[in-house]
Amino acid sequence: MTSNATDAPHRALRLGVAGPVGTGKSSTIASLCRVLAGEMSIGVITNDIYTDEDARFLRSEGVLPQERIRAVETGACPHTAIRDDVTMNLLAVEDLERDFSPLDLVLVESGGDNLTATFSPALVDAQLFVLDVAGGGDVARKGGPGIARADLLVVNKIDLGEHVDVDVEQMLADARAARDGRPVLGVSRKRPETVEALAGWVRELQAAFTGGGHEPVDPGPMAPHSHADGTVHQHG
Ligand SMILES: Nc1nc2c(ncn2[C@@H]2O[C@H](COP(=O)(O)OP(=O)(O)OP(=O)(O)O)[C@@H](O)[C@H]2O)c(=O)[nH]1
Repeated sequence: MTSNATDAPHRALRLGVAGPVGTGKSSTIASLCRVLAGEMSIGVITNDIYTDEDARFLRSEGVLPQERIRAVETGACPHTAIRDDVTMNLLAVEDLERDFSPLDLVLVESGGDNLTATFSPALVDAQLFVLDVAGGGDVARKGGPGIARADLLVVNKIDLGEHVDVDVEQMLADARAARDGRPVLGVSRKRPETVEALAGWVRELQAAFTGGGHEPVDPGPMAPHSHADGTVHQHG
């Protein structure tokens, strides 16, 4: 990459992808890689609690050279590694950036298990939060920091609306109402125009970041929550 005299950052845009289990975080990352890998240099970090399952899924999709997809195994609470102590993830991102320099975009997938996950701005420059239609039409109204204040809210699997009795337009309207004007996109990997709209949002964000015109915003801390052992805890 050529150097210049501006204040623009010289590293990749780091974009977090959070959301409850099964809403389509990995699929969203796969779709973005399919559309954008021909025009920008991309790396991916996945977070799973006990396995590298999401990284293996993405490698099997063949959307990027395998070595550009790396897994972080977070142990007990998947949120700690993206919010409180981001060291494991930062090291993984920096390794990727060093090994494939210059990267334009690093996608970081959170381990998902509830509605409250948010990334620390110390780890990512921007974040998108993924809900899905199959989780119920009222989920967007339930709020939380990711739904309300992530840089982008994706309402995924809109192709399933009629099969699960969800009015997709109403769900999108509820999502917009919960976000005070922040962007919302209805997406289905079966509808290429929606995937293109999502990729367009990332393209614009990456251009703004590279030009020094993007300000990271913290959606706020996670709400107290419990895990399988039943203990309730909270993140700073
Ligand atoms: N119909 C439909 N199914 C989808 C879509 N996107 C993802 N899926 C399916 O939803 C399921 C979960 O998708 P994943 O991408 O694994 O979701 P995830 O959020 O990464 O899941 P975890 O990592 O387990 O939290 C898979 O069976 C996908 O094939 C979509 O747009 N439409």
